[in-house]
Amino acid sequence: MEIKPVRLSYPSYTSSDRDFFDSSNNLKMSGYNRQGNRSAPAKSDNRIKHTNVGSRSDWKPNLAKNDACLDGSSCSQNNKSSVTDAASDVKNIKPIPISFDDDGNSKKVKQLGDKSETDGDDNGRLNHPVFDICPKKVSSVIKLKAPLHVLNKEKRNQSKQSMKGQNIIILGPGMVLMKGYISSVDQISIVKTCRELGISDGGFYQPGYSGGTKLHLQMMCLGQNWDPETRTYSELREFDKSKPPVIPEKFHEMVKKAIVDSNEFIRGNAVSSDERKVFPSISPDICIVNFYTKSGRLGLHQDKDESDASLKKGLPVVSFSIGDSAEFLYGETRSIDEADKVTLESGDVLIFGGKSRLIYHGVPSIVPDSAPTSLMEATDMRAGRLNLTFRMY
Ligand SMILES: O=C(O)CCC(=O)C(=O)O
Ligand SMILES: [Fe+2]
Repeated sequence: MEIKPVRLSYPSYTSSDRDFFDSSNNLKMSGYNRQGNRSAPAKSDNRIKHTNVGSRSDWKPNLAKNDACLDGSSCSQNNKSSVTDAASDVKNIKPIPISFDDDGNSKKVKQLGDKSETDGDDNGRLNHPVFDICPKKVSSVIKLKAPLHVLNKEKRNQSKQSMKGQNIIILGPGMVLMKGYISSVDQISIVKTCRELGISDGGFYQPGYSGGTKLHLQMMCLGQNWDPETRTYSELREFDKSKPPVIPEKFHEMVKKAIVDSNEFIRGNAVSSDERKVFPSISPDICIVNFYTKSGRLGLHQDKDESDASLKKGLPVVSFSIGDSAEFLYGETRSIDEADKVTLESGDVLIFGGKSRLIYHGVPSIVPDSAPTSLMEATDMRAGRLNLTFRMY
């Protein structure tokens, strides 16, 4: 049997990342330090590779003149040539296959020649470690169901919350939060659908940058692929040439209905003329599905890679939260200190468009074990949070 060499899109280092940093945590190669070492490339030059070797565990980005980085670290546009150098340095580092531990982090190191889930298939397509959001629990311990009164209380709370117009909050002009909007039945169905899509072609993977830094989440795109490194959309996913699954019809219906219901609320409740502007309807052609484990997070950023026309019209981004709650920051600047905070719970729908279309937002932390017990029992979802953001290019 022919064994193909393992190729990976994002190199992992063969030895501990520590080797590449000196005692002050500066990168040894190419003279980079932990600041200003990566940039989101300008739209006109997607070939520029940027790398991010520093700040991997830091949440707080360097706010001065930097662009937003999704891993929560700093980016700078100032270092184009250095950035390219770093990318070619990285090419010389032998890539190794990766796998995931129960927390969603890459862990397993396999040697070249091991036939593994990361090998290419016979058509030259590249595989990647499968990330199953609902792994079957292999346990000899019999799992006890949550007590009935706990499940009943959750049910009562959810039906209270999902009563039409009950729990909708206008966070600002063009920003509406619908608490507990998605019914528990629909939450379960979304988890099951995302699980199936997530373990199939084009499913979940842990995105990263050519420098080796990875985002602290698992991601899958529906409709079109979005590449966090080049910040561009495409038909196929570059690293394994997979085609993103289509957005299920049921998701389209839910997005449409959420916009209609939020507009009805806005019409009846907005106080200022700015707030009174309703959302245009969208037929989303992109959905980014993120799965955060309890250590997951996402740096402050803007969703601004859609077409100029879409951004100009302020076509809304519609975001579904399922599972564990998330602390969600949002604000007009990239300053964490100035950002407002809201907790997004299971079943919440957040819509931001119009004046808030380019709002900075991010997820600094996940609230562990805060998901509804009934959801976890019905789906066997691993601990964490599922988030779907729908956009129209
Ligand atoms: O997880 C969230 O609530 C936000 C996700 C997000 O901002 C994104 O995918 O662009
Ligand atoms: Fe976003």
